[in-house]
Amino acid sequence: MNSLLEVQGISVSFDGFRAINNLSFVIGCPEMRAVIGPNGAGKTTFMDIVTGKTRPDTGSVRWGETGRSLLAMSEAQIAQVGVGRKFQRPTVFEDQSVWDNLRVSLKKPRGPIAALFDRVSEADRARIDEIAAEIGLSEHLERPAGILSHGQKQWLEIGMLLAQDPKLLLVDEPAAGMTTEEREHTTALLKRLAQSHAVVVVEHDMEFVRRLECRVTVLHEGSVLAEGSLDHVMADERVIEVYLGR
Ligand SMILES: Nc1ncnc2c1ncn2[C@@H]1O[C@H](COP(=O)(O)OP(=O)(O)OP(=O)(O)O)[C@@H](O)[C@H]1O
Repeated sequence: MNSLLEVQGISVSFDGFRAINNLSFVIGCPEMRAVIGPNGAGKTTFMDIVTGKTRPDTGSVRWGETGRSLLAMSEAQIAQVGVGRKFQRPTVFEDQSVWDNLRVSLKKPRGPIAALFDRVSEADRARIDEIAAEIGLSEHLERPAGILSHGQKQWLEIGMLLAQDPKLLLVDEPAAGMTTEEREHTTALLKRLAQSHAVVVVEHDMEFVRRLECRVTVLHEGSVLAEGSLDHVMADERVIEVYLGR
């Protein structure tokens, strides 16, 4: 397994407050990784740096076999090379059908000329069907996204990410607000995706993290406090202290 993303020694301060402090993180492909840590640990800021929304003061963020620097790229370019992010709150187009939501998300050449000839090819239709089957929404393709359940909207959004053909998926609190059944569906979906992608799941719910059965990175005060299996990190005195000391 080769590393896909290599973050080395990044730090970032906001008004003198060091939100990320000499943080290093490596993920391969395929791989599933859970990132946990108390409120304010730096999880969101870390993802903001990987996606180019926030620029670190120091450190490097390297991508792929050639080790291209993501720091030299715009947010759009970073998305283009294969970094996809799903925020906690679903942001699907509520008035549009599930099918249309997936169609508009398909990775296409951009620009006015391309948009002018933006027809839906057979390959596009097949890809939409494939994604709908993957996320479990094949039966709902004609329905407006607005009437889907909370869980279904989250899966649709994961499908919209998949339509962009990402290599790395950053998924923020996927289990929040879900029923037990929806959680199980989400766990199974993420595990399947992690067979062919790098998947980083930021999650507070330890039971959900346990079910992912993956390596866990614990962040605290902007640094990696511990890394390993969930049982390994949860047995670490420093991790126990951080969680009990909340
Ligand atoms: N733009 C900003 N300006 C000032 N401070 C910021 C900014 N973004 C983040 N911070 C601070 O950096 C620290 C890390 O925040 P971050 O949101 O990354 O933590 P988190 O681990 O995602 O927390 P949570 O689990 O609550 O979402 C916090 O103390 C936060 O207040």
